[in-house]
Amino acid sequence: MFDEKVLLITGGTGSFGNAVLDRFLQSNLAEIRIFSRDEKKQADMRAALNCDKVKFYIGDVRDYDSVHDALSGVDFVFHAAALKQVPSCEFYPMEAVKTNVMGAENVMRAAMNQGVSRVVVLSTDKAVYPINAMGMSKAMMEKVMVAKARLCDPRKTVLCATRYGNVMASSGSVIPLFLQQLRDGQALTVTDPQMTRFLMSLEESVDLVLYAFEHAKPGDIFVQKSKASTVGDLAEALRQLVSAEHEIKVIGTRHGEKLYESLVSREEMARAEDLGNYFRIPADSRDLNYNKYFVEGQTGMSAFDDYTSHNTQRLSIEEVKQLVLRLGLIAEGVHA
Ligand SMILES: O=c1ccn([C@@H]2O[C@H](COP(=O)(O)OP(=O)(O)O[C@H]3O[C@H](CO)[C@@H](O)[C@H](O)[C@H]3O)[C@@H](O)[C@H]2O)c(=O)[nH]1
Repeated sequence: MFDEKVLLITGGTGSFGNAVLDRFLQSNLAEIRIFSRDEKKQADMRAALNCDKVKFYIGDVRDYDSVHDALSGVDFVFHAAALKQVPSCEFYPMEAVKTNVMGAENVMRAAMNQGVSRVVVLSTDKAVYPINAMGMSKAMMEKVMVAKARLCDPRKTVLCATRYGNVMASSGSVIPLFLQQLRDGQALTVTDPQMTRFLMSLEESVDLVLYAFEHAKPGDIFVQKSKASTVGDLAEALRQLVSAEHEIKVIGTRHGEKLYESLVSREEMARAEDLGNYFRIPADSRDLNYNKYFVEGQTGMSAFDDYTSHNTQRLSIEEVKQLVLRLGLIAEGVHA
């Protein structure tokens, strides 16, 4: 499928872009384009990779022309560029709109105009019943994707999305923070010990995108079933892993945070297809005919429940320890 094709990754210098490169550098892709704003990160990546197959494009998804030009001759796009920190989007919501909504729209529109055959946009569990600006902007990105997918000729361009929960140890997230606190001999700052989050590895997030890429029909959203942990258990697991006795300090919920996340809403569960490890949420294919809309509405909604980090399979402390060990951060980061 990828033979001699050209793949472009927006936000390509981030952890997702790096994980995709790890997977694809040895593949038969003709070219991988990294599209991002930060020339320093691109320079570092270019030096580390030293690979002719990888080409670097400076640009900003907010700027249509820069995306349009970079997409010339591209077959596939993984759209990972985003503002993804909850607190910063909360304080600068219009910045989230510009990057996560309008930027994503630029990517999809340019892809359609340039005849890109498949585009996967990356979303988050925070887009389901969103309460913070980051989640709201990602929910709008999903809506834009579904609406645009209706307009596309699927023989030319297929647009789809993936939605996933917290990627363990991604930059700025809680696991590296707790490890730093352990290294510095500080108390572990737990917001709410009962708060739960889906935990998935970076590898799994790449698998999900590839699965969507291969199987999507226009407008589909793919979700990977994931296990979850409480934040209290996560802190305890890290403490045990380094045999530390640091205090656990409860600091309270931050701006825009939820007690638990939902990966699939009840309304989506009613029409989702269970694929074993994944759910496929098909686009609502009803048309803009409101009479028909009301005659053919969804029935039996009460038989379904949201798929949340509170009702999914709960990881034990032992299981969290095993997952964290697999990340390979403990030996290099923390001295017991
Ligand atoms: O000092 C801290 C910081 C965080 N947490 C908790 O740890 C969990 C995870 O927090 P964090 O790693 O900051 O992730 P989230 O705020 O849940 O958001 C992450 O997960 C999203 C997907 O759901 C991504 O889109 C975001 O980029 C990413 O930061 C949450 O329950 C926090 O309340 C603490 O207990 N103490």
